[in-house]
Amino acid sequence: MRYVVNKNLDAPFNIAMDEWLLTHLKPEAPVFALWQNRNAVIVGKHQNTYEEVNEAVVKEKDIQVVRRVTGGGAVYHDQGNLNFTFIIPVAHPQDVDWKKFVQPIVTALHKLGIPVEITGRNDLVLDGKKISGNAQRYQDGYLMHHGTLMFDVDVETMVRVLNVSDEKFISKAVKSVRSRVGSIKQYAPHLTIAQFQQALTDELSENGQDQPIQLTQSQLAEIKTLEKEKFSTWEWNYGESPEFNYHAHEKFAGGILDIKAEIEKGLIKQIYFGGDFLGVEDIERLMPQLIGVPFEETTIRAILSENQDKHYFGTISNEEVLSLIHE
Ligand SMILES: Nc1ncnc2c1ncn2[C@@H]1O[C@H](COP(=O)(O)OC(=O)CCCC[C@@H]2CCSS2)[C@@H](O)[C@H]1O
Repeated sequence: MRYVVNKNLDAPFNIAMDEWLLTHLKPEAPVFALWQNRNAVIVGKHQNTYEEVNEAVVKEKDIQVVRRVTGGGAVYHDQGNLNFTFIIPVAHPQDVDWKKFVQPIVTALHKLGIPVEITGRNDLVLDGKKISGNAQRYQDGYLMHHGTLMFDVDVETMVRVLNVSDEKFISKAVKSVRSRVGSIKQYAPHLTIAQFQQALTDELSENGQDQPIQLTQSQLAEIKTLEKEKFSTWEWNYGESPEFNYHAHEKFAGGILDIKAEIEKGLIKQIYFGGDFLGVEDIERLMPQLIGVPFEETTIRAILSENQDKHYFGTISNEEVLSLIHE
């Protein structure tokens, strides 16, 4: 199989690349790419980003957050994770069985002594633990199938950044299916991830006989444009979240605070503060200022600071209010 070389580590570029390969490459035979992201969470097309991603951990660890064009749940990538993409011409998408498309990966892993198995879901497992999540999209005669391979991922960060209190969100968005995850490196303790990538490339490209496809400067420029105009925008990554309701409740030293909000396109459509606290000015005056504002800590923080002298929340501090909006 021929392959596309992509050494870029930026998630918005790489996710743009997958979309571009699906819509523009139009290969006559299947093609693959192996690529990596630096720390990133990639959410599914129909997910609520706020419901899937812990914003505090995103900030702390400088994690990129990108919505992809395939369905399914949210996954964490770092440089211990390797992604694969197949672009496959398909005449009859209704006959598509994902297992068939993932088979070359499974065979290559088996040859490396890694006994992965295909599950009933879209996962590959090793000793019963998930090491690969997969998703696909069909468009105009081509199928893009992509998946992860957890070679040696920082699982602690993965668990933290994908951990959000579910009970605060009410939406019809697609939820992630949390699993116990494993690591491929256990079975290949002497391999670095670069060697693992090379071994897979050799295997899939018939021992290096199939040559790489070099994208031209103008093709790369098209991908850059897609990155800039879509995959690195707040409007796509957060704003495309299906509408949701948010409820949170907390007892602080200075009183009890309740928040209820309705969010559409990532913007606050309705917000209500209640509870039990002794505000100086009437909270009703603050609420309209938050309508139409992104449901984002930085923007809300700025509005609260501008209103600092009004003491709307009495002795509940702005930081406490914000902690209820984003953990
Ligand atoms: N990197 C990675 N690989 C495999 N599984 C993961 C990973 N990160 C997290 N998880 C686990 O999967 C669930 C979510 O599973 P869920 O089944 O909900 O979602 C997926 O698997 C989607 C896979 C998308 C693959 C694309 C390929 C290139 S860009 S992203 C999460 O809660 C964790 O338990």
